[in-house]
Amino acid sequence: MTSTKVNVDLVRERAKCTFDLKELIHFVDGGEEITSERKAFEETVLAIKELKDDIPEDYLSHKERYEIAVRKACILRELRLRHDQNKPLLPERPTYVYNILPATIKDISPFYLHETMFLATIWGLMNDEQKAEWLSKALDMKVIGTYAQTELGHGTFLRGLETTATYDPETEEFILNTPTLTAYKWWPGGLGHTVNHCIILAQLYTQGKCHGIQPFIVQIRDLETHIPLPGVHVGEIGPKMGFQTANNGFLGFKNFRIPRKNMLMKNSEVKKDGTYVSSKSDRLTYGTMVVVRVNIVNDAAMQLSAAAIIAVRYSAVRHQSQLKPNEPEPQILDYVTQQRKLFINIATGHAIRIVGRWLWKTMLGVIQKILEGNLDQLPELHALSCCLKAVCTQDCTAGIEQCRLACGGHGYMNSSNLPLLYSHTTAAMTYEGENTVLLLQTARYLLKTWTQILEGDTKLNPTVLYLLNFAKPTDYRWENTNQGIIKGFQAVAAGKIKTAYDTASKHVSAGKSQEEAWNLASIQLVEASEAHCRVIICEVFSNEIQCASNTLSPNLSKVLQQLVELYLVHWALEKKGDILLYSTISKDDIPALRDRYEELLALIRPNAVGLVDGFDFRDEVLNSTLGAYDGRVYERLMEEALKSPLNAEPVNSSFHKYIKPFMEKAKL
Ligand SMILES: CCCCCCCCCC/C=C\CCCC(=O)SCCNC(=O)CCNC(=O)[C@H](O)C(C)(C)COP(=O)(O)OP(=O)(O)OC[C@H]1O[C@@H](n2cnc3c(N)ncnc32)[C@H](O)[C@@H]1OP(=O)(O)O
Ligand SMILES: Cc1cc2nc3c(=O)[nH]c(=O)nc-3n(C[C@H](O)[C@H](O)[C@H](O)COP(=O)(O)OP(=O)(O)OC[C@H]3O[C@@H](n4cnc5c(N)ncnc54)[C@H](O)[C@@H]3O)c2cc1C
Repeated sequence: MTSTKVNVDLVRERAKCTFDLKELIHFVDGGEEITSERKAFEETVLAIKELKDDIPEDYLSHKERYEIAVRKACILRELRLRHDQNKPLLPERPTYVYNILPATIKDISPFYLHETMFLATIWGLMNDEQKAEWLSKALDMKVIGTYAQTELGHGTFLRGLETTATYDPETEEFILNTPTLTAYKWWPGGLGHTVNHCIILAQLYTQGKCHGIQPFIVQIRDLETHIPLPGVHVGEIGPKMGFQTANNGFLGFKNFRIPRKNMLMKNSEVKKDGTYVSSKSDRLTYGTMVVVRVNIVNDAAMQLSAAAIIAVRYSAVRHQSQLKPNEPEPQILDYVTQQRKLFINIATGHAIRIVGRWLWKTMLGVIQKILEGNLDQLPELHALSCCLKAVCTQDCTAGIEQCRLACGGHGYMNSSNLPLLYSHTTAAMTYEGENTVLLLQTARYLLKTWTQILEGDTKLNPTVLYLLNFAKPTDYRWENTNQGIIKGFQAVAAGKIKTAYDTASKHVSAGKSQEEAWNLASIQLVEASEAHCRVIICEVFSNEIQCASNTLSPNLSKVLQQLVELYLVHWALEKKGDILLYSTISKDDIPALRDRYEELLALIRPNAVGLVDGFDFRDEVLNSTLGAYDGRVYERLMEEALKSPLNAEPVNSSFHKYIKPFMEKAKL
């Protein structure tokens, strides 16, 4: 059954491609050198036979899956230690090494929280002395940790966390307690059975006063035996929609003592006598979350790109129905409705990757300033990371589902890998700040900016500067061009911010408190935040492709420009109600937008397969029966079906045990 031949449709599609594939791959990776480095890393990892599976995970038990994931995570960690030597913890650009996880562990690594939030918190929130004690131990896995913030009763509202850390000056220790069931830490990745240390976020009490939440590093298991230490109640929270191997756990403390020096003291401090010295800003405690939100934007782009590859290749191979009478069944990729489902996801994969890298670079700049003692840009970064994390995970989740639907019944198979991809991005809509809550954070910043504008202050941060153009009546006219559409989105964002502001003010004038007025206006606030975020994505995507065009070949540049335009026109049509309401477009301009959208689908069609090949995911990374490079879709589906343990015997014992007696009873 196995054949190395590539499906003829895919061969034909690839021959039609108008640009140089290698050039696109280098562009996606960020340069030829990075492509070579990535490929070499993939080669090394995928040559390790211990990372390969005999049986698909789906047929294993929860426990077996976890144990295999831990085994593989150890191999991968060792490789990374070698690979990442001398590399900064926060590299110049988001790292590609996690891309290999879908080819090895498949689901989430039980060490994921160690490698991300645990390390990042040590790096960001420990003072130099503490870092000297912990950082290399954590990097070398002499201690394994997680980030334990969320509790059973509180995830979003951090001020409401219940775990307490009470300072005892007699012994110079903090006493950790979980006062109620709802105070149990709940969700941290790796917490169940993997880690021996945690960063715990707890309410700090000293000299009889509460000083809000602070981070502590806490050992919870014996380093030799791995047995939970006395006073620690720890375990796993059970199966979820995805993340089966992440080992998310629960944790409670009973009068558990840790030394004073285990409070992370880069910003705030507790002196030996219990005196509390507060930090320059309470918000610095939340720093790790900003870094992770930025990283999530990049993860989401990777996951949507994988889904787009799978669905586009499958659509080139799959033939169904008839376009013209008496002609063979066409490739489903030729149906314009199918192109509508797919091409926007190719464009979105590029848009979000590009905006993710821009955001990463912006973040590094802000961190540098913070290290120099300047926190001025933190609110803007917080606002950006909140709305981009929310909108990008929302778009990617919707896009992956659209890709699944585009694959018809076969998209519903686990072996297509689309369900797993979906389970990852939909989780990201909740973790690291639930999306609605994060959009409301950005809305806070936008309303403050609007107030600033109304007070005549024109010194705005760069990403909200555009609002000045719409604060007063302007003479701008709608144009059916990229810049015209972006201006239209700016008008929508400004209009929505103004409307939300006016609504909240109206409620305050009617006697409501600020907080009540906020809640009453919150639907509009969320929409204003999303509209602002769309402006950022459109602007960054368009500008970055424009800049890159100076160095790219005309052929590639042309195709990427088509993707930018498709993205803009798609969203203009999706949001035409808003654009009609807030910009100067008239309903007579809409048909031209629709015509252009259809033209763009036709222009992109010949390059569709080339474009997804350009994301350059290896088959092992895609891990999909429908998306492999050779397009042997039906052969792979059958090969996978035959792996079902139920197919190992022609008659299952349940027939003799239940069905046969049941049938015989029915005969009587
Ligand atoms: C192919 C690739 C495969 C890759 C696979 C990837 C796999 C990924 C696996 C990863 C898995 C999981 C990781 C997830 C880990 C977690 O979820 S950790 C827990 C995260 N928890 C949260 O995010 C909690 C959300 N809540 C909050 O952040 C805050 O409490 C909230 C933002 C809601 C604000 O709370 P409030 O009480 O309303 O406000 P205050 O706290 O008082 O804030 C006052 C001001 O501070 C500003 N603020 C808030 N947060 C920040 C911040 N982080 N930075 C800067 N500023 C901040 C806030 O806006 C207020 O400002 P203002 O007063 O308006 O000026
Ligand atoms: C897969 C996964 C992995 C995770 N890993 C970790 C981890 O490693 N470490 C860790 O500490 N945590 C982790 N978490 C927890 C995660 O960070 C929280 O679940 C998340 O922050 C949301 O909090 P919550 O569950 O309390 O939701 P809630 O806040 O209870 O949200 C429920 C609903 O209430 C709404 N809501 C809440 N507050 C407001 C508001 N102010 N305004 C309007 N609406 C509101 C929300 O929009 C949502 O619709 C993980 C979660 C998941 C799903």
